Amino acid sequence: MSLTRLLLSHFRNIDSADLSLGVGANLFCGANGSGKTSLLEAVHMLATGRSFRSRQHQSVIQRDQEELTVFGQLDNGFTLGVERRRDGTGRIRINQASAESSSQLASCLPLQVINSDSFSALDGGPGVRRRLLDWTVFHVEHRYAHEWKSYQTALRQRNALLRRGKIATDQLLVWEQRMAYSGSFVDQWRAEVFEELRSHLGALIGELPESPLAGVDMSYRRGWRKESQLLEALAQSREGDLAQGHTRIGPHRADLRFAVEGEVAYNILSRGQQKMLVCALRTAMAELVQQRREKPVFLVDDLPSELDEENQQRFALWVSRCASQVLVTGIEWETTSRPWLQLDFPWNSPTVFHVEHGRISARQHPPASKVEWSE
Ligand SMILES: Nc1ncnc2c1ncn2[C@@H]1O[C@H](COP(=O)(O)OP(=O)(O)OP(=O)(O)O)[C@@H](O)[C@H]1O
Repeated sequence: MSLTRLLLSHFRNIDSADLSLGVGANLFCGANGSGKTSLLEAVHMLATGRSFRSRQHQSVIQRDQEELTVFGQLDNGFTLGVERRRDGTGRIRINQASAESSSQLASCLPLQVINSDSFSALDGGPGVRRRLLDWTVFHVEHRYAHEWKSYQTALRQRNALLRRGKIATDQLLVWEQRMAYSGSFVDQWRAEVFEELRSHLGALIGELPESPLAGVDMSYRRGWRKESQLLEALAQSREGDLAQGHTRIGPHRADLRFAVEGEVAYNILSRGQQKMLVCALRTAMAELVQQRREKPVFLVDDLPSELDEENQQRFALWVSRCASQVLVTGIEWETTSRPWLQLDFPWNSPTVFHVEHGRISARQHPPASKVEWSE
């Protein structure tokens, strides 16, 4: 899947833009504060209904404007549109028709993001890693979204009862049964996808020459004790849950753990090695989705500030194998383009845009020599 056209209005400092995107690499170069990350953020909103920088739509809408719009056309002819208004309302449209949920957008346009926030996967809370696994399961198992939503609804109801304090076991049992039903599907699909992900990750790490990452092992924690069924575990946990006012076990507490020879990976690996591990994991996720569904699109924000040249080159190669398209930002052309120019066609022939004060203009593919960007 790839984006052929992208239209924005009133998105942060981008007043309006109408861009024809290419297959392979699309490079967006410009000075600090010119609007490069905002452009990636707009694509993220198109594919998920939300920003990757802010939970509040208001901060994304251009100052002094009432609403933002993002519209995209895909290579399969689908059109996606997102509108967000300052009063908190908005609309999602797929092929001109209103869509009920943002997960419908996500299934039209599988998207992987690499930015400085992506690298909190190892040191962040379990939710960050769980969402990585869930992204993959969502795209390869079409029943996942339904069961996960159903589990979360039952969990919210159980937590509401727990917060009330003294309640009859029967009342809790209704929601526990629903949690156990949906939760065991969620866990089963996660466990299956995890095994595949682990094997893809191992193969990618194996491509890195003499890397300490070779010793990395990834494990899946399902969120409750191995030896018990979820329904039984919920019953056993009831008394403590009542005291705490929330459900302490279940698939909503699942996690991915990374270790190097028994030690927590975060304590052993250098910052650069951790970043490369995250890049390998996101590539593994994209490979799985490519195999089972279609090639995702990657958004990559300022790679040279995150990885050294050799690792940038390696990551660009990985992306070119599993993605249909990548939108890359960088300060200047030479360093931003270098990892892509060394790949095969069409990746070595990027579509190039210059970003300046929120204006985005297409450029001729500059020669590898020094390029003057100013108007
Ligand atoms: N709601 C808004 N309305 C107008 N401008 C905004 C809004 N939110 C942010 N900005 C401005 O938009 C500009 C673009 O920011 P963005 O993060 O996209 O830049 P960038 O090109 O990625 O910069 P860098 O290279 O420093 O990461 C910034 O100057 C920022 O202050």
